[in-house]
Amino acid sequence: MYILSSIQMAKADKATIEISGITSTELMEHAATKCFHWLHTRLQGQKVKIHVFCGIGNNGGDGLVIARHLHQHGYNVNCYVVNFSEKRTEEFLVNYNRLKEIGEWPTVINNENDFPDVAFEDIVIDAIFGNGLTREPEGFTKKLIEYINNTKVFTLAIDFPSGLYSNSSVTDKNAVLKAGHTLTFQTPKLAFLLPENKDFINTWEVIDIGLDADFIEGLKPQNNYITKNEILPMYKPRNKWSHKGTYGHSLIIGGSFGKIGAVTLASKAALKIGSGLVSAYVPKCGYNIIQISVPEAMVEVDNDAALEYYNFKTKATVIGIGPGMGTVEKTALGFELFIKENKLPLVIDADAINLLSQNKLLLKYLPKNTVLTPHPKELERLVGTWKNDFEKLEKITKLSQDYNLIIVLKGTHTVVVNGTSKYFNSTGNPALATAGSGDVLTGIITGLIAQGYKPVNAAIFGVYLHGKTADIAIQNTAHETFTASTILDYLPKAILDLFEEEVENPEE
Ligand SMILES: NC(=O)C1=CN([C@@H]2O[C@H](COP(=O)(O)OP(=O)(O)OC[C@H]3O[C@@H](n4cnc5c(N)ncnc54)[C@H](O)[C@@H]3O)[C@@H](O)[C@H]2O)[C@@H](O)CC1
Ligand SMILES: [K+]
Repeated sequence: MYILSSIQMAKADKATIEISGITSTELMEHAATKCFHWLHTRLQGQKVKIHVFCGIGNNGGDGLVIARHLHQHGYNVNCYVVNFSEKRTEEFLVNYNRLKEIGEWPTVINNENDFPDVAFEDIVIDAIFGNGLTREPEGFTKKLIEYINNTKVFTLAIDFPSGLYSNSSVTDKNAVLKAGHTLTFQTPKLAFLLPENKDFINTWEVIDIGLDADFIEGLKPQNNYITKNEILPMYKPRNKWSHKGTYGHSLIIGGSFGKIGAVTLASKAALKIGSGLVSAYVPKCGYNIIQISVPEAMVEVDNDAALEYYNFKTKATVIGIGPGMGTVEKTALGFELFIKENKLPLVIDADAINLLSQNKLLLKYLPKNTVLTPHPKELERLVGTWKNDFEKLEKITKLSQDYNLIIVLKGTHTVVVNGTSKYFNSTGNPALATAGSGDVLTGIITGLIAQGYKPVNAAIFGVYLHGKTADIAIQNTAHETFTASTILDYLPKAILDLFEEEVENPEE
């Protein structure tokens, strides 16, 4: 699914109106009616007090449509116009009149004295600002946003939590509405996926308003939101005549005294995702551990307690390197020689990323499409600090472009960056915040590349499946009891889920 910016959304709105012949007012009626149905399905006529705060633009227009439908369905609705400007849009005015025609006069809010009483148990619909936000809310509008936030009332934001921009950072955090749930039009918005906006965005969902798909395709959006729809076509079914050689040989390099478990997990993951063969290359102290705990894997050893020589004989298809590796001097020196000589596809994680950060001259030796899987701290060591999440994304893009790398920045909505293209993941939950979770991801991505998945697809697919295991598991287990090994246990279900039909949404 594409992620569109404000400018792209406005273009798509305009193009759809031109191409389909639908009027702007009809498009608004359609979009806002879907929002009404969302609420109506959940409230089923309950007499809870609903406050609809409308701006004077088209986001406000949506609010007026919702208020009209609520009124006509007998809800206890209060509608307000937040009068921050006289420049009402045509669609706003049409719907203002329609609301008046059914005997419902919105209350105009001109200053703080006009703020209505809002109780914790009420519901607020936020239709103050949407896609048209150009500067931070100020004056009584900002005060109103603060006032609503302070009530801690459940707030349903229409399109955007008011005050949030689609593609740039919030400058005044007090001037943004903290939405309980957001119904956003047509596509997810980049701002919803970034950790810096965690206070404003809780849950959200996309309301399909039928904007012209070909036109959107023609915009060539660079940001993508990865759901099952995007993942399924990547899946490579197995051929009847295939054999284990068809599915490649993954070599996992890593481990040090006390950290052999990381390689164990990565090796198990490479096997479990379907790599034909898996070998581990570890310090001698890890030999018995891996042989006993992963009988399917082959093991080669380096020196005693930490890697030093990297002189393995395994003829691998792809190498996953870094889990539990440590950064002691001899490991670092050997790593430098290894990177300078290696020609095989690489997945680089954990301490191997830290070693690259200590010696950035090595970046230019990495084969094209090498996958790096940093968490934010490892990324910071590599690219330095950032002012905000948008700058962070720019820095990752530059790193990816400068060295032809695929960067997997781990976190809520893990993002895979391949040059200017970004793929934000939709699966996963806090159960994955557990030791060894990253080692398993490294093994999964390595094992997918071994099977012939393009590195960028292996990264996107692997991240999706990794997150999906936790989403499935959490239906029957607690976040706390989920461990890295549980990811492996649920991998089969995560793969099978790709082929399960989605249950139809009753509101559609
Ligand atoms: N045909 C369409 O264009 C559709 C638009 N829709 C709605 O229209 C919204 C966009 O509407 P608009 O473009 O009218 O913009 P908004 O309604 O988001 O904003 C209203 C106006 O406020 C002004 N403004 C921006 N920031 C301000 C600030 N900080 N303080 C004071 N004034 C400020 C701007 O001039 C802007 O035009 C979408 O978010 C969506 O809710 C939907 O109804 C779907 C169809
Ligand atoms: K809004």
